[in-house]
Amino acid sequence: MSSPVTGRTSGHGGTVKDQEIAAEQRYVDTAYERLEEMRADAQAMIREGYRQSLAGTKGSLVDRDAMVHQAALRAQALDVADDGLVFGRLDLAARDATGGPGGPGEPGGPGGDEGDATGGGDRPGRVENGREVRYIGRIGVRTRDHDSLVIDWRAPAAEDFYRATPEDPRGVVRRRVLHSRGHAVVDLEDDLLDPEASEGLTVVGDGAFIASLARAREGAMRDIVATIQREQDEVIRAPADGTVLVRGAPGTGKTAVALHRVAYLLFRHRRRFGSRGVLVVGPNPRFTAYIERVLPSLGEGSATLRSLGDLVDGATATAHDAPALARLKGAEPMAAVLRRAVTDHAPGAPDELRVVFKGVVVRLDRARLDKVRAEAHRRSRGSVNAARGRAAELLLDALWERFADLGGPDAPESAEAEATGLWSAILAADGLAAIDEAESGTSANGSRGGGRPSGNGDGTRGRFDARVREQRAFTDFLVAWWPIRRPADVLRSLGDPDRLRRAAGRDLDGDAVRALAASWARALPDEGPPALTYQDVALLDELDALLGSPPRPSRRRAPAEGDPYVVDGVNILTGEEVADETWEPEMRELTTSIERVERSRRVDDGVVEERPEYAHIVVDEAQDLSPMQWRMLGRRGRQASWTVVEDPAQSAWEDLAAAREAMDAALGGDPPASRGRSRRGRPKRPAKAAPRRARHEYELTTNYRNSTEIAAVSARVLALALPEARPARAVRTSGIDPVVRVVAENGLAASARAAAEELLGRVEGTIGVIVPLPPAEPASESAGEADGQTALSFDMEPSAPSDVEPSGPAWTPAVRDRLADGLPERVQVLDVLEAKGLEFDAAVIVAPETVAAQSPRGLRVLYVAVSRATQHLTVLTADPRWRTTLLPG
Ligand SMILES: Nc1ncnc2c1ncn2[C@@H]1O[C@H](COP(=O)(O)OP(=O)(O)OP(=O)(O)O)[C@@H](O)[C@H]1O
Repeated sequence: MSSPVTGRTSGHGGTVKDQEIAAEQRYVDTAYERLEEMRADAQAMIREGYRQSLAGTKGSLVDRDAMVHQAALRAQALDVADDGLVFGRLDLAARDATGGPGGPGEPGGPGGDEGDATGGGDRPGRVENGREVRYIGRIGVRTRDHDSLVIDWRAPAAEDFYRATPEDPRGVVRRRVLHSRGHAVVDLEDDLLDPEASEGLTVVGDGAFIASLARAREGAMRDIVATIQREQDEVIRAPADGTVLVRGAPGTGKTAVALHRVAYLLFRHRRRFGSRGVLVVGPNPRFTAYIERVLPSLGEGSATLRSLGDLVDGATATAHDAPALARLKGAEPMAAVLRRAVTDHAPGAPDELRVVFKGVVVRLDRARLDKVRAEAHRRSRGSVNAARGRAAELLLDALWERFADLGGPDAPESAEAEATGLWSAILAADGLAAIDEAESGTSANGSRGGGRPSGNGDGTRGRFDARVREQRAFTDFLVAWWPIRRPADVLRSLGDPDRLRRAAGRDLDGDAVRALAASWARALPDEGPPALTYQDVALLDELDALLGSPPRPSRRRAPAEGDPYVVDGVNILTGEEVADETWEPEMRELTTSIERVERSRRVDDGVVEERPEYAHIVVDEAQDLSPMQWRMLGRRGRQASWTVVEDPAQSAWEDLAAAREAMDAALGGDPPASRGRSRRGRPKRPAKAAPRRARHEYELTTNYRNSTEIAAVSARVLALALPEARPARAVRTSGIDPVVRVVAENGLAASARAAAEELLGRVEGTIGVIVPLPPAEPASESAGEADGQTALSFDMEPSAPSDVEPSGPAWTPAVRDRLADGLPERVQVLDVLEAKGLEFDAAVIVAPETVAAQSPRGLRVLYVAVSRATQHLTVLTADPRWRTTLLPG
């Protein structure tokens, strides 16, 4: 922004600026008075809605609900606008002052597919000294006569406020930013964009924008609606379809811009995005807590904010995997491993099926059962849990085949009676209660569903099927052999190395199998709460997609008469509860324990939850997503448009190319749980994949967070981590030099504590103490080494002190807790991955040597850490070479 005239005495008391502030205050007061009236109108509408309900008709209740809902939304938006309602003013060149349609940025309500009275009016701004003047604010405000008092920042008429530059003034002569506290205007800052046309205009200001960047951070991100910059505005108002991909270095406003874009999309396309929902995904809960106030402060409370660790209902990540293990869990081949896992023999499933027909005992052994299971999976197009019915049919086919092999069809009809006795004996031997003979005899409806031919046509096959399906040994077997499984059950079962080895095929080597199995055995103990990692959550989601829910009943309906698969009012094939008139409480006695477990599971079963899909998904810190995490997101946005923000230079993920491929599939709408793989092992692109969606790419280039002094340090780390990358341009100089202190290895924690205490006296706002990751679990380290990647060494530029061993204490959560103990809340102690996306007034970076050496991407992780602070940066190291690495001279 330009450097305008400031602070001259006017001669009428106060400075020119004071007079300008007073004039603006009068206008702002008028806008607030009108806001108050609008509030009263909204409240009156709510009361009217309730009054209508007293009329008591059904129609009036519906009207009331709609009216009350609308009025409540409006009242909420008006409340949000109360703080800093008006923040901008544009004075347009005289030629636009006629106010006729067609002038640049003609004011209007929200465009797109939705009208909304808060758009700011369909009349132009008012005329002052022959120029059109537009006031820009958080929401649109009109007079009772529908003249525009304030234009909503998202309306087309507000665009010039953000886009006009001296090179391209777009008809704007002067742009004014009003800084307010509550209802009071406290400061102004002007930009003169077209000096030629500025006659009679006062220009004041003193760099308040830059000064505002240095304000103390309160621990929560704030909206930037008054100071959005042109390149940022282009992203915010980018097309609503396809994908908007935003790149930029730390502090360039990627997160802020993505959130303002959500507010913009919800305003301009409320019907489309409001009803089907917007999902904002961040790296961890600390981050979502940090940004959660921004959208409500813009009047948008409807977006769903989730971290990658809590996207799956019923599962919450509490830790990060060590890098080597994260790489294994996050890689695309894991999809094939999980697919094999869900098609494997379920844990505890019986190895043999025995039924009796016409006195002949028919058996299927493990080998035959495995064949049937493989066939059932091959033929089922839906999810595994839904395929129990098909499995039952294939079992009957296999049994019939065996029966035929045994010469069964030639056995005399009279043998059937003998069978009953034999059958009872078998049941007793298995410890199962006998079936109710009377019930079993009634249902000889041998024809199977789906229009399949019934056996050999003479009816014997039909009777065979009917009799077998009635047998408890068959139904009990089915329930145990093809259980309804939950994602966590399957992942827990992979804690068994033998089972995981079977599922691994050629996708994992022996060390990887051992490391992964150990990790899941730890994470999902048989007893006690799970301790899932971020990557585990994506795997649970993959499993959920594979297992799916059993077919859900749309309504309770009466069972088909004598349906043998209905046991105690529950269809055991589908899990469907059916109203069975003949059901007697005593029948409970016949329920086997397997069924009881089955049923109790069904009640709290995670798999029956619907996975929501969204109309728009925002992915922040996208550079860190693994392929498996992209698949998880892709399932939530098959029809969505996307905003993806990232900085590849900050990526902790090693195989960016594979992650890119997975991202493309997710954004392109490819069904991520695509069945099968091509011979080369890459996932098959389904024949009818959705067309590639339009992609709009943007780059943000100005660093609004770091002082130039801190930016210089982070640029040095960037040069080591990624020599070809360009740092962003920092715009604010603080005069505060970063500090690098060399301390004894065993004194790192104590020095960190002392540094935090010292900084408490220097900054008003937040302090982040950023420490290395906790040590890797032993099994995961061995996995890394097995892949030719030692967890503790990597390639580094010669100028970086690369040959040191990581130093200091093991940075466990307990060590961190001790470090934070007794310090005020504005001090946060967190590890380098938790610090992603956050910012602090002051940051203490502990043991850069350890951070850099902890993973193959360690230098990039360090780059993230050193770019968190706005004012003070203190680095504590046990290796003196880091001083010269980080500081010039
Ligand atoms: N136009 C602006 N006006 C005022 N403040 C801004 C502006 N743009 C960004 N900021 C501020 O700069 C800081 C950094 O923004 P943000 O966190 O969005 O950056 P980022 O690019 O997402 O960073 P990182 O990559 O480190 O996560 C925030 O405090 C934000 O409010």
